Amino acid sequence: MQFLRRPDAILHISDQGPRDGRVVMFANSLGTDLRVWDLLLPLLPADLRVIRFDKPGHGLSDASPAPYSMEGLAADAEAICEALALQNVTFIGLSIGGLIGQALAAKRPDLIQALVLMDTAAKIGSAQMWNSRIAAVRESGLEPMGPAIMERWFTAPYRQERPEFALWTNMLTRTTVEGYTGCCAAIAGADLTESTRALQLPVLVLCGDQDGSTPPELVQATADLITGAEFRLVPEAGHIPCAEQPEATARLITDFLERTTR
Ligand SMILES: O=C(O)CC1=CCC(=O)O1
Repeated sequence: MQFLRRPDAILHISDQGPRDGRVVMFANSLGTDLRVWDLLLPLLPADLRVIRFDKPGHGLSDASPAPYSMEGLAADAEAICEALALQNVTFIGLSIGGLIGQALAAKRPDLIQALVLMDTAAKIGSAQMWNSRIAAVRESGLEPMGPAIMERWFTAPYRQERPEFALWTNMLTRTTVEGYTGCCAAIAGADLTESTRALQLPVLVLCGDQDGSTPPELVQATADLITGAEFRLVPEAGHIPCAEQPEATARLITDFLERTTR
């Protein structure tokens, strides 16, 4: 089991695949851990070196005290890249993971060679909305809002027909309050519009066609900021297309990787 030791927390890392493979780093969404990519990874090319990590207070990573900042979360991803001596990284970020990817690509153009932004935006929601969510989670925990969040993460047919759906609720509700609210604060404080507009690298922007958290119009508006960015919808998917439609998501990512990292 691999980790990065920060002064105040130990962060869980996974580093799989050939050492000399094309480097792809994944960043998870709010309330999910690195297992959110489990269904997608076997469908991607076999020559990839795949790096994943758990944000503070998510998965196996320590929960350092909230609030967190987007700069701090991007610095964690940067520190992991440096600890593993990674170069020419393709960064694939889901939701808050996509904000982390935008921040890191702006800070370290020498490190990040391509970006896949999945169900994310340069700015997600308003500070007021995130502050209300922080207050509600601090008051009552994550369980009461689980059903409403799941309606935004997954389409109705998936929620109704797939028995494994319950596991995603478990993943969300087992996230620590400190980690969840810390990340909410980081999203509340992040407006990356100007730095994202200045990005100059290959970018693929994906969105589930039924995403209730970051709807397609919002995600496409971020794609439109970036010169040359490609925008693609994943059919019959909510906010987590890598879990709900892994085959379609893998096809889009593989096609992008073949064109940008060979
Ligand atoms: O869980 C949500 O509300 C959706 C979401 C917004 C940012 C993120 O990472 O997930």
